[in-house]
Amino acid sequence: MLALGKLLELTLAGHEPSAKIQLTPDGTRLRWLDEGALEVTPPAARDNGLDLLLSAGVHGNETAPIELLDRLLRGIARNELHPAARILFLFGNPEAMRRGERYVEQDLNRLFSGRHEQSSGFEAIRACDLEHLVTTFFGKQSGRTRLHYDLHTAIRGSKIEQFALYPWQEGRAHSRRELERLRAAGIEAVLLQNKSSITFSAFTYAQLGAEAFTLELGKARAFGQNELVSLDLLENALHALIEGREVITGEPTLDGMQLFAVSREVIKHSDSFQLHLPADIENFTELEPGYLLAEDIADSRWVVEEQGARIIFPNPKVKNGHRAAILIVPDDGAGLV
Ligand SMILES: O=C(O)CCC(=O)N[C@@H](CCC(=O)O)C(=O)O
Ligand SMILES: [Zn+2]
Repeated sequence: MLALGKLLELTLAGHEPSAKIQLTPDGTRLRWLDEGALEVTPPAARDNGLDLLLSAGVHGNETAPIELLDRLLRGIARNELHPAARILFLFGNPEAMRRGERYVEQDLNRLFSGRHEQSSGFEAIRACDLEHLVTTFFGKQSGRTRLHYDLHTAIRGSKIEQFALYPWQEGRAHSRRELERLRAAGIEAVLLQNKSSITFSAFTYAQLGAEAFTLELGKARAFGQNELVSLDLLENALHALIEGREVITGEPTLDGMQLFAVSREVIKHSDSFQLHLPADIENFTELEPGYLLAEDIADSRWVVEEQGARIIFPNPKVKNGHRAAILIVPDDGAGLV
């Protein structure tokens, strides 16, 4: 196998490869760009016009998606997978991956769309580098299709194991076709965002015009302990996407996919913040109207008012000013195009 196919090994070891460009026997070019960043270019005759950004390890302890990208890249480097798409593989936070931690100094996934400029330190520099890498990758060419999957696993268990978060931009509708594509890849639910955000997928969606999603693929575990996270459907779908073999037939069907909208984000304002939920509560647990969800400084209270409300990503340990949970409600998909 080509040495550049071992991007994960190189990244975990903190090594820069001596040869930055390598060609597979079928003419696919691998180019190392930076730590944890590798561009794949198919031979011109096979290029189908898709620019596919696959990222994982934005949170360093979310290893199942990192292992998935490693398998895909090795498949290409072994000449077993034959790309028709241009692909940028990114391991988001290499230092956090080496430490097996979510982040080193601050959450990288809260530093995009310029937010890194108001900050400093390790993750702020990396967010700036990642923005440059993906901006260059998508380039200025029109007529190409831009797609970004930012792969994650969640801190806690979930009543819906695999789900997506779909960013938002003023004047832009969410695509039914993209949701159908995700449904075929095993994604069971989608959270349609309704305001701008500072995550990686929100950056590529709103600033670079890509279709972009954060995909949550199960519970975060250490390297080698991901046998309970089944990524088979997603992996097969990515093979087809990479090789340009995706079959599109008939009218899009969401086939039982559950849609949700954000009702409210619970923001932690102070060290007095208290979240009144059991420590082992699962994502998508329903909460009854009237439930006292959280309390914070100056007697502020978060009480559930919404019918059919569910909770995701409850985390009272986030830094002050950050999202400590999201309250979501069912969505009928009327806004999809
Ligand atoms: O499990 C948790 O509490 C957090 C999981 C996680 O890291 N989720 C992403 C979602 C990003 C998005 O909103 O698109 C995050 O919080 O960064
Ligand atoms: Zn994550």
